[in-house]
Amino acid sequence: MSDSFNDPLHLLLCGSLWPKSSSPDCLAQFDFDSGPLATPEPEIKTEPEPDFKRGLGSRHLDDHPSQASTLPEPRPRSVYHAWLASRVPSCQNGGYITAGAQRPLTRANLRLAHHIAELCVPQMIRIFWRRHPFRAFVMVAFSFVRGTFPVFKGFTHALIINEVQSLLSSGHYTWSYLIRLIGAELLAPGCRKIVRFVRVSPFFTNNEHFVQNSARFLVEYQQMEQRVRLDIPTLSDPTVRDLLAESDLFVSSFQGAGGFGLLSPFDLIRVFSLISELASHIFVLSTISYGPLSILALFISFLSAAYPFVQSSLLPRTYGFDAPVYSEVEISLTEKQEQMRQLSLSDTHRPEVMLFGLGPWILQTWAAARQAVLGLNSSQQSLRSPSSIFSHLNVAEIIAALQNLPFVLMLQTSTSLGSLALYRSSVQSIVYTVSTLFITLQMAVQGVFLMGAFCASMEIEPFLKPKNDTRVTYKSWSGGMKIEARNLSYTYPGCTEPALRNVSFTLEAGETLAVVGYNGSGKSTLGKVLSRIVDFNSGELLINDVDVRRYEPAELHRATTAVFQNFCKYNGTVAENVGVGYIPDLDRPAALRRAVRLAEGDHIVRSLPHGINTRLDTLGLDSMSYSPAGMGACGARAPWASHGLSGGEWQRIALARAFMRAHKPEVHFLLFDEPTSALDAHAQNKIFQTIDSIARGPGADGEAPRVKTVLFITHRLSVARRADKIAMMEHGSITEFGTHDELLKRGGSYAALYHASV
Ligand SMILES: Nc1ncnc2c1ncn2[C@@H]1O[C@H](COP(=O)(O)OP(=O)(O)OP(=O)(O)O)[C@@H](O)[C@H]1O
Repeated sequence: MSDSFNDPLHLLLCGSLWPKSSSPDCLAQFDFDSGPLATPEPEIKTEPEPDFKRGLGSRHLDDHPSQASTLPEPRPRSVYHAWLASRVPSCQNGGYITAGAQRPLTRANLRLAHHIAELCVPQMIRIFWRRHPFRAFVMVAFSFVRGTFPVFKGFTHALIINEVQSLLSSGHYTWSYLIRLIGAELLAPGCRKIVRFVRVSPFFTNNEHFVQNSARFLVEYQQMEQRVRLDIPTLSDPTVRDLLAESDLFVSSFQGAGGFGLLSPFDLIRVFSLISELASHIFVLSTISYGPLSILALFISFLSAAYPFVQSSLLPRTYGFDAPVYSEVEISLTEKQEQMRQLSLSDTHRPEVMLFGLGPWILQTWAAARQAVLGLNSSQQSLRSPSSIFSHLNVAEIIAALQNLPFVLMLQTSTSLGSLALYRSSVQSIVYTVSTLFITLQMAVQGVFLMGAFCASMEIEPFLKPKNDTRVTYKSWSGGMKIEARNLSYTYPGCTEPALRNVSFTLEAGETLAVVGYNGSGKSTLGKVLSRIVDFNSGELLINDVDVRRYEPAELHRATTAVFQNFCKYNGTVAENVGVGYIPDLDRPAALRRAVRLAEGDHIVRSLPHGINTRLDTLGLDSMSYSPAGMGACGARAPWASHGLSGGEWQRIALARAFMRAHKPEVHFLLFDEPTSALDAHAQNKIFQTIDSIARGPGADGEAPRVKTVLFITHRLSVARRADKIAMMEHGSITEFGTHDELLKRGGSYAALYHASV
């Protein structure tokens, strides 16, 4: 098996969004030691390689990518590579900017943003354009037109002033002057009314909302579609997690809830308005200013109007919400602040937060980290000296005085008063528009990187997905599923000690295997590897004599049912919690009732206020519900209020979920990880009888051959002895394997454990 399977990013960007020529041939280039992206590329020599052996926290300088700014020119191979390079800070201190942090406006970052935009924007536009071409056209065209409105306004003012000027200078009250003046005065508010009407007219606003909502829906749908495809090995890679976090920010920016320093893609439409506004102001200026004196006046006007913007951008930034996070210390502070924030918001942790009185500690730790990140520590606050304030005041006063100079200069020429007013408003508008454009573009650059993350994330292929050329369709065997493990080893990402070491065994179709052993010996990990939830690092796993990596995991999952040790508690009704075990039967009450009955859970359902439609409280704290809306009059429970279950009751719900599909002919493998740990001995026996009868097929008696393979992980050796074979696990290895009697006779660890337990 190729080591390329060890890296979820080996398939990045091999998909369809980009032209194939621009996609790296990830599979061909991949090499485990150096990573999939390690083909010599001058601009990104040592990008952070996803590596299951090292988590985010264990990245060191030696695997830190070289600075993008010091490695110029050749283009990144793909959007993903450009995004990755943008996360490398320009200072050489070994950190990474945290997911979502603002990239500084460096030359290297602009180049990377340009590259990402070049690849992503046409694709994004095509996606949106294809859906509603006419509506999108109207929206963009209106934005252009809207940009010219302020200039029309300026013209009407100039007309009025000119009329007054000529009236005063001529001294003649002629009817034509008067009518033109009144007409101009009426025209100005009329024009403004038309502009306002068009701006708020239902057609344009509805059209804009429609296009925006369609775009929102599309990106959210794509985000969810991709997320449900990704498997656990892929999601456990720190680089993938960062990529997805930035991709999520991009998606949330469509809702206008992106937070500081994040530009919604819809705001980019404003750029069109700003550009057309700028163009029309420049046009107006070009019609009225001529001659060397005018040019000097123009220069001074720009200087004085631009001074406040230049001044604010030159002032040192004391704190920045969107400042890039560079150093290891800052990264750990950011992580700490986020950890504490999550803890304060988490319902799952609420009981212990209350019980151990963690509130003040959470708040204190968060505040310390947050203040440090935001630069609010008193030591970092630098008060500007009075002399520097005075120097600023002086400059500001001089600049303000200079603003009058252009008027004096312009009055020396034969310019009319209206032109002068138009001239002044145009200069100020140009400066204001340019500064808005600059800020918008600055945010847009950050938006481009987030868009890059979104586009790159769309191309992530699930790690467990087989290569196309080796893929085979899962074929069922009539008597169950044959499982053969050969020297399987597995180490969790970020760990150094393997959880599985050279595990080998054969389970024939229709056999039952009990896996027993001490805590932490690797039993659950083996269950996850066999059910293709996680991969393995070395060795071979054959299912029905075929390498498991050649199967599509979804096909294997359709042939499997399971109760995992940490099974899910869904925030929904009993019916939903059971029905998710087999979605086609989710709305079939008979199937739900049958599964609940098999799990011996019918008495639980009967005791619930709304039977199978009772909403379950996933924390089991229903009596502590703090929501007043959950209580009806006199404290009666509202119909939708949730109900808590005991640990054993939840276990029956999880069993019922597995039983929803266990009897289906396409299911050949039943996996139960401590399915009855919270059940009493009597209930436990009944459940194992049920599992045994399901494994023999519908209507078969207790002696019929099994048609499903069963694996259960248990600490109850009285249950384990019923299995055809028993695997004793110690320190990640199977140290003893055989029947109960064989292992007892052997007198090893299993025998010792068994004697200790009975
Ligand atoms: N997600 C994980 N990340 C890192 N290490 C893990 C993870 N899950 C389990 N481990 C480690 O892998 C080893 C095996 O864990 P596993 O859950 O397979 O043990 P087990 O035999 O099922 O234990 P128990 O009997 O307590 O359920 C343990 O050392 C554990 O700490």
